[in-house]
Amino acid sequence: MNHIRLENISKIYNATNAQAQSALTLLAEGMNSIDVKEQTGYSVGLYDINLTIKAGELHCIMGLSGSGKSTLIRHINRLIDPTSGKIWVDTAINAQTNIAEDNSISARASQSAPSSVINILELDDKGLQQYRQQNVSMVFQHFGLTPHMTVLQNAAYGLRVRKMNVSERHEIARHWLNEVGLPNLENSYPDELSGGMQQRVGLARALATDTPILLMDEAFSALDPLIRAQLQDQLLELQARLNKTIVFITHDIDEAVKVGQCISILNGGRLVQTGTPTELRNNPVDNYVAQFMQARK
Ligand SMILES: Nc1ncnc2c1ncn2[C@@H]1O[C@H](COP(=O)(O)OP(=O)(O)OP(=O)(O)O)[C@@H](O)[C@H]1O
Repeated sequence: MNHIRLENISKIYNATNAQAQSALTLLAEGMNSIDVKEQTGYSVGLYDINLTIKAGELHCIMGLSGSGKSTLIRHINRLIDPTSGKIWVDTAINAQTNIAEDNSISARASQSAPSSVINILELDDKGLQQYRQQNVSMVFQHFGLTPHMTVLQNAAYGLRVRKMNVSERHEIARHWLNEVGLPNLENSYPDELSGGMQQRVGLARALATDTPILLMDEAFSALDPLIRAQLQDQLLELQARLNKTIVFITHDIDEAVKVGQCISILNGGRLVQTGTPTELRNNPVDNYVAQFMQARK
C-alpha cells in the first residue's frame, strides 16, 4: 500500500516560477545542477523527482552533501514548497496496522482519487496545520529540544500544541520516554543529557504524537558510533512494533543498509536509483551508486 508519492517534484531555490523556467529547461536538456547554477544563478534543490514510499516502509534517502536530501524530506511536511510537482499522501493510513480506511493511493491512477489521498500542496493553512499534527512528525539532526523545558515537557511538546490536557500529555510522554530507554530523567533539562540521550528525547517527542509518518533528517549523524549503533537498533526494534512509514536521511551507506528496507540515492538534485540494498549492490545504475555500495565497511 502506497503512503507518500512525489510526482515530478522540482525545487529551484530563490526563483519565482517564471524565473525557474530557464533552470528547468536546462535540467530537462540534461545539464547538471552545478552548471545550471553557473549559467542561471539559481540553485537546484531537486529536479523531477518521482518517488513512491510504501506504508510501513523504512525508506532511506542517501546522497552526498548538497544532493537534495534535506530539500526532499522537507517537502513531505511542507517546510519547503516545490517549484513544480505534486505530493500525494494517503491520510487514512494509521501507523500500527497500516490499514487505510479508504482505498489505497494506487487506486488513484486508474480512477478518481479516493478522498483520503490528497495533494498536500493544495491544503490551506488550516488543512496544513491539521495534516502536520495528524500525519507527520520529525526528528532533527541537532535534536531541536527546547532548553528551558524539562525532558518531560519536551517529550510532550507535540501534544501540547494539539492542546491535550497536561496530565494526559505527560502520561503519554512518560510512556514514550520509557520506550526509548529514558525512564527517571523526566525532570532533567536537555543540557544535562548526553547527545544520545537528547536524541532519545527527540525520538520520544516525535513518537508521542502518534503520527503514521516519521521524518528523520540525519537524526543519528551527530552521535558517537557506539551510541549511534544503539539508536539504530532501538529504531529497528520500535519500528518492528510500530510499523510507521519512516523517511530516514543519511549520508552513511552502512547506516542506510542497516536500517533501510528501501534506499533512494540522490545526485545533484536528481533521483538516481531506488531499490533494496541488495538491488543497489547487484545492479547499480551508474558509478555513483556503485561507489556508494562499494564504500561499505
Ligand atoms: N535555502 C536555500 N537557498 C538556496 N539554495 C539552497 C537552500 N537550501 C538548499 N540549497 C541548495 O540546494 C541543494 C540541495 O541542498 P540540500 O540541503 O537539500 O542537500 P543535502 O543533500 O541535504 O545536503 P547535506 O548533506 O549537506 O545536508 C544544494 O545545492 C544547496 O546549496
